[in-house]
Amino acid sequence: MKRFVPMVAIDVATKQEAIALFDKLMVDPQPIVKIGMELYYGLGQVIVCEAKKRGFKVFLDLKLYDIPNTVHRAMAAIGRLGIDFTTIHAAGGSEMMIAGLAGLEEGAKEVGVAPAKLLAITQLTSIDEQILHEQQHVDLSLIESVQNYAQLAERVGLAGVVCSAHEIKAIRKVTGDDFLCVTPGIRPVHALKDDQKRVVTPVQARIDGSNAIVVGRPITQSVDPVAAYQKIQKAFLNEEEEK
Ligand SMILES: O=c1ccn([C@@H]2O[C@H](COP(=O)(O)O)[C@@H](O)[C@H]2O)c(=O)[nH]1
Repeated sequence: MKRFVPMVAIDVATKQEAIALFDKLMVDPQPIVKIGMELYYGLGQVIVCEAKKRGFKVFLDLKLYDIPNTVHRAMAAIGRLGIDFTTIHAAGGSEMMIAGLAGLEEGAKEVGVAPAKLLAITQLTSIDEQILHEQQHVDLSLIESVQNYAQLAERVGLAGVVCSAHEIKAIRKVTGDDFLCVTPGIRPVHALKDDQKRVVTPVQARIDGSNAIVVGRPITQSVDPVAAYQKIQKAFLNEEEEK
């Protein structure tokens, strides 16, 4: 199965902080950098250019969720950036995902680059069964809901989903072999509790069959982000078990 290098979530507020992390993370193998809402809303395209200039593959995680026409146009703009991965909420439905995928492909074609892999957000890793049932009033179990979104996303031609590694085995039962499971909510063994609810270690994510792990604070807030990244990368890609 295809495994990507870890995706490091560069969730910082300023260009200086982001560039300092990019410069530190120019190691071998170079991680994929994930640019999310905080950085992109604050700085825009310039930060994507800074990452690409340094040779990073870019995961632009903006989690689009709007009416199909708006998503189509926004995804065309994302497609023109020539990035490698991006996201859309499966909860927006198949018509919205189809529009997003078409927009992404059109934008990429306009500038002559390969379209990014489009991943559907299933249930955020900060959601647990209690939130799902008591606040969202969803009757399905969390696993069933994630499975349903994964099937929907595959049916409309998306490359994969974002989910917790806890759900990978259930997703693999209902999707094809090439369908990607990209998994945030990664926490090394001794991590403190935070907003993430469905957490998994890098080793367990590998065992469960994750195609790519997304890791933010355990790397970016570490006193030594490069050492933290390399330890997680080795654990995930099985070069050295996590201690
Ligand atoms: O379900 C999801 C979807 C996206 N994310 C993003 O991943 C990183 C995780 O960062 P940590 O600091 O390791 O918690 C963050 O950018 C989220 O926006 C997610 O966590 N869960």
